Amino acid sequence: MGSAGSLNRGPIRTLILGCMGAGKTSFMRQMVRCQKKSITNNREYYLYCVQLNLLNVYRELRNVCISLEIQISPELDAAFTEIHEYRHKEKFPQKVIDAISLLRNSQLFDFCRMRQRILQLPQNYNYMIQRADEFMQADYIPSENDIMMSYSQTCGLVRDKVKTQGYDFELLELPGHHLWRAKWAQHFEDPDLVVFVIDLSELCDPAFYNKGHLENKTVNVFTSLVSNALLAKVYWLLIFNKIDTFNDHSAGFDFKKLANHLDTGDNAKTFYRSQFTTLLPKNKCFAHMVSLVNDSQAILGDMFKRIGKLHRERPALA
Ligand SMILES: Nc1nc2c(ncn2[C@@H]2O[C@H](COP(=O)(O)OP(=O)(O)OP(=O)(O)O)[C@@H](O)[C@H]2O)c(=O)[nH]1
Ligand SMILES: [Mg+2]
Repeated sequence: MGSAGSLNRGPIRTLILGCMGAGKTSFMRQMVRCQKKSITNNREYYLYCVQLNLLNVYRELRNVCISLEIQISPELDAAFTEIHEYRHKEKFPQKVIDAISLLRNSQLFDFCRMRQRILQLPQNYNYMIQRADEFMQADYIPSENDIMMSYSQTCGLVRDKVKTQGYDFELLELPGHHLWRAKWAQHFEDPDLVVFVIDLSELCDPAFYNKGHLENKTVNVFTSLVSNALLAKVYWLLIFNKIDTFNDHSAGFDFKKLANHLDTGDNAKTFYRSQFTTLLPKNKCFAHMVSLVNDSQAILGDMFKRIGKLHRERPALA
């Protein structure tokens, strides 16, 4: 039995969906941290993943320099080649360390930023560059934050059980890759709650406009979920994520491309949120704007409490 007047409905079966890289795994990790106070007991297992994120920043930087027509000296070009051809082992050889240090200490990033404020580089590249020295040390073990800030694509179904804020959650994350999205519905195991994660920072990406690959993508994915009969009874938690990146990128961004009346980032966020919330009945939907890597556990814990309460108090559905 739950607390006075409430019903014990068993665990809250929670499906975590969203496009690739939106923050589904980050959400899972935050829930686990809420209960266990840490996201993993085996931080050393993430060494390769964190280092690969660093290598990828430098691999992509060369492409960014080329597309922005930034002059690359022969010495820096040789450093790019060194990193490009390196077959990743967890202990970086000195010549790779030297190549990364040389590129980091060059002015290439500054030159690129002078040409274009938002660079087409992997997520959280600033964080990766700032911590590069640590990542390359022989005895380095990733911190929780290093793991949270790194990206590796989820493959297959990821399940977890978490008890937090007095509620039991059974979590299932499905990957956001488009090949996987076509299979999502095969794995809808009568959920109570769908957490749909949306990357707000996409609003500041040119690919979101003028028939770019992000245009209408997330809204379309969501629209087809909402009309899926298998999800007719669920409650929805909409996580508008990466508010930190949005705030950083939105300064000076022209949101009139999104809708003619939008003159500030705040208006743009609200407008975008309404494109999702209007598709759902008001009493079945919670929307939160968060940073799943930066917000405090207090903010996130409060969010989990609210969804638990929602579940317990919802009327019994036929
Ligand atoms: N700056 C910032 N980065 C975030 C935030 N949330 C997630 N990220 C980063 O976004 C990237 C993708 O996050 P994931 O949680 O792995 O994304 P996912 O939705 O699970 O992606 P797939 O499993 O490929 O479908 C990672 O590099 C995270 O560090 C956020 O609030 N702010
Ligand atoms: Mg994932």
